[in-house]
Amino acid sequence: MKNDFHDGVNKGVAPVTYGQGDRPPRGDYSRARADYSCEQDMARYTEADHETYRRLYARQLRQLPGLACQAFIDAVEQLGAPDRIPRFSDISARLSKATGWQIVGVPGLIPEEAFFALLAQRKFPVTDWIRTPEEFDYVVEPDVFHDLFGHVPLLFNPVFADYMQAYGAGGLKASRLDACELLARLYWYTVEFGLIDTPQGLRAYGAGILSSAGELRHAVLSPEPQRIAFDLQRLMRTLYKIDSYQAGYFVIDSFRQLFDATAPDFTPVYAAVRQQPLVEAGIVLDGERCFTPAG
Ligand SMILES: C[C@H](O)[C@H](O)[C@H]1CNc2nc(N)[nH]c(=O)c2N1
Ligand SMILES: N[C@@H](Cc1ccccc1)C(=O)O
Ligand SMILES: [Fe+2]
Repeated sequence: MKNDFHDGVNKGVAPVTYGQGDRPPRGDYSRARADYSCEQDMARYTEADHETYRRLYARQLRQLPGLACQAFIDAVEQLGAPDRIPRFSDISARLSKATGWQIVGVPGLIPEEAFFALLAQRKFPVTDWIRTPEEFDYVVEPDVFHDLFGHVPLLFNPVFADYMQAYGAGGLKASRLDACELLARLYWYTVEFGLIDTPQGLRAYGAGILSSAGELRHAVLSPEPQRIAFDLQRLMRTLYKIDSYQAGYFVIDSFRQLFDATAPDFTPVYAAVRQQPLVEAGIVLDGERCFTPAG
């Protein structure tokens, strides 16, 4: 099954070939500034675009109870009106009061260094275009719905917001240590496809799960995928596929655990990970703690 969030840039391709293989990037990068941010041009959205956003939002909102973590459910209304693509500056006005973050428009996927640099400044890059009605169930690259609905609500959570900034700062360090691929896996298995264990059972916090119609049920309820306890080094050597539902997920017990696990200097972590074999997604190694799907 295809997930509806596919981030070709995880293959570390150069900005000019973002997306699938050598497909040109979809956005209009000519309007981007040096830091890859661009103004959100509200006039460019058609009524069909607003209708697509309204339909995607309504479908996901209905699914959240029992599947999305409570911090996400509590914050999703901060996106504003559910029936039109919101103005990024309106959300930033609320977000900056909550955690000092703001969202900035970008034409689409941007190079890793630029991405890390924006996160380190508490600026979250939000793609400014939306998928076509034909792509309602699956879009190759992250669009405004994935970035807003998937990523922005948890930026209102102070601990998760601190983790996201630390991730950006860490990414800049990782770039200098040629460890971007290891950090990409950390992003993938936490920010994009992370699960959290709660007294009520497993819940989703990853944006790629929360913005996906099908993967939200798959990740939390299906008996198919493996779900193992968060382990930083194990996660950094676990491969992933970027255009299908995940075969394996990692489970944290709190955002605090995630922040604390990434506080130490990663230099020895990168060295240790590089000495261990890569693992296919969905494999459980001896002694690893597995989680059962939510009831
Ligand atoms: C850092 C990580 O590897 C990841 O692929 C980055 C790269 N560039 C990006 N660019 C945008 N606009 N949005 C993203 O989520 C990402 N992800
Ligand atoms: N603390 C890590 C960087 C990092 C922080 C948070 C998330 C990811 C990476 C280091 O110093 O290398
Ligand atoms: Fe994303």
